[in-house]
Amino acid sequence: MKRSELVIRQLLDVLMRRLNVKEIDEKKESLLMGSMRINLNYYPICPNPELTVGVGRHSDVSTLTVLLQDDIGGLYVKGVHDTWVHVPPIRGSLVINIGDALQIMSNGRYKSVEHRVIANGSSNRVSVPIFVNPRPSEVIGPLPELLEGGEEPLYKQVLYSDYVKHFFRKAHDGKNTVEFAKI
Ligand SMILES: O=C(O)CCC(=O)C(=O)O
Ligand SMILES: [Fe+2]
Repeated sequence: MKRSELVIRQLLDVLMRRLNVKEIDEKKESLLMGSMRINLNYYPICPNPELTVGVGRHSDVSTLTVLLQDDIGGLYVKGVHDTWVHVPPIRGSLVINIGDALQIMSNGRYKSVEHRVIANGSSNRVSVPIFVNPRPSEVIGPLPELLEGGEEPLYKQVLYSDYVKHFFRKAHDGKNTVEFAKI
């Protein structure tokens, strides 16, 4: 996880520059990547994949998610016109997903991606996401650099730990979690 920090910081640098944020200082670091978590997901062979949800449709509550997947496949992202697009495993590649926290902080300019995982009838699957999150004690909202330009905020200020609690209080429900922060 430590080794991933360099690439995460470079990604955030590029993403922030488009939002008029010149540098990731200590405060921004805490807001954008103040807590990181790594998960190890194991999806055993499923005897009835057509009757099984896998991982239900959701967006991550993170700023960014960096996902390593094995060569089995099964991750789908919601594309344009509400179609599900398979994210094929490519050896040596990482999948980078935008999460809700970045949608909120960017005032909707970056959109968190809705995704799901389909159960597999013939192979076990492993995936390893790193969730890059705001520090739980941070209050997140549209960044001041955006609002200073006169942009209307679409989201209110919310304590990040409250946002996460809200996510875990319910079943996966697509992108509805983000409504919690809407004005
Ligand atoms: O297993 C995957 O490819 C994605 C898992 C996922 O969406 C999650 O852990 O939030
Ligand atoms: Fe996810």
